[in-house]
Amino acid sequence: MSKRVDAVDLNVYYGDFLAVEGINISIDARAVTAFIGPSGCGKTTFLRSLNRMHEVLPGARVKGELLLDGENIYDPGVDPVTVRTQVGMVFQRPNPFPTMSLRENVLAGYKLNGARLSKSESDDIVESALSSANLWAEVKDRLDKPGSGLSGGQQQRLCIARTIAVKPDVILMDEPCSALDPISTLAIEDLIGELQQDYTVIIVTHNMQQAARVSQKTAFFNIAGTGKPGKLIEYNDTSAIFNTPNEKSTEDYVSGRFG
Ligand SMILES: Nc1ncnc2c1ncn2[C@@H]1O[C@H](COP(=O)(O)OP(=O)(O)OP(=O)(O)O)[C@@H](O)[C@H]1O
Repeated sequence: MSKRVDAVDLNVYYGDFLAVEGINISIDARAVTAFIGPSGCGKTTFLRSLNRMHEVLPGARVKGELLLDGENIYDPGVDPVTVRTQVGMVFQRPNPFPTMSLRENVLAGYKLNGARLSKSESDDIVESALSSANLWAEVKDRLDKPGSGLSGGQQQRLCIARTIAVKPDVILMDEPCSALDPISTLAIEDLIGELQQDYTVIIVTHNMQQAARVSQKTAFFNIAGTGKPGKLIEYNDTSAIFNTPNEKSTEDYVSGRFG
């Protein structure tokens, strides 16, 4: 559990369009890394390349290497479905399976992989994942009710429980709080702080305070203009990015002068 992620000369394309260019980054295990930058600079595109979700779109592809503890997830012979189990993803809008019960939602990854679990194994996984997602106490008496019956913040924690149930090494989060109220946002931020003890967490956020609150490292991406590729401009300890950035564009962005 919890692996380092290295991108080596990574380019990410939509057909002929080069959306993200020349990314070299080494992301720590057992830490939270934030991706920040203005709209369209490729944060989500790069994030989705980290678990081979990007290539699900027709014509979408990557060039370069993406290493999980030194193993290239794009090597021929690597199964993308296995990669997506090792590198889980939580999306902007909570997306529990609406007709499935809470229990079935948490176990969805196992069902997808065709795993056969005994009742006691399932019970253990459900309790452990919901506890780790700080949701167990709130839902333990309604596990057979549908996932859609929860509040937005609870639904997002259910999605996090679903992601961690399959014991990934890395958790990707694409603006996981942008659809949530401030109280639910704080609950998710607290949870991110706890997840970092066991997982590599990578979060895209537009919220500077959130990046400063939850992450140890921050990567600032930028784009030179429409139609140009996004690039990684600066990557450092979060406190350095926010207080003593090396690049003028980083300073302009974190101080709210653009973006
Ligand atoms: N499905 C797609 N097909 C073609 N181009 C796309 C697709 N999705 C995104 N792009 C383009 O790739 C570039 C990077 O987009 P991306 O969504 O990764 O940026 P972002 O930094 O995450 O933006 P935001 O902060 O607004 O979410 C943009 O030029 C965008 O228009």
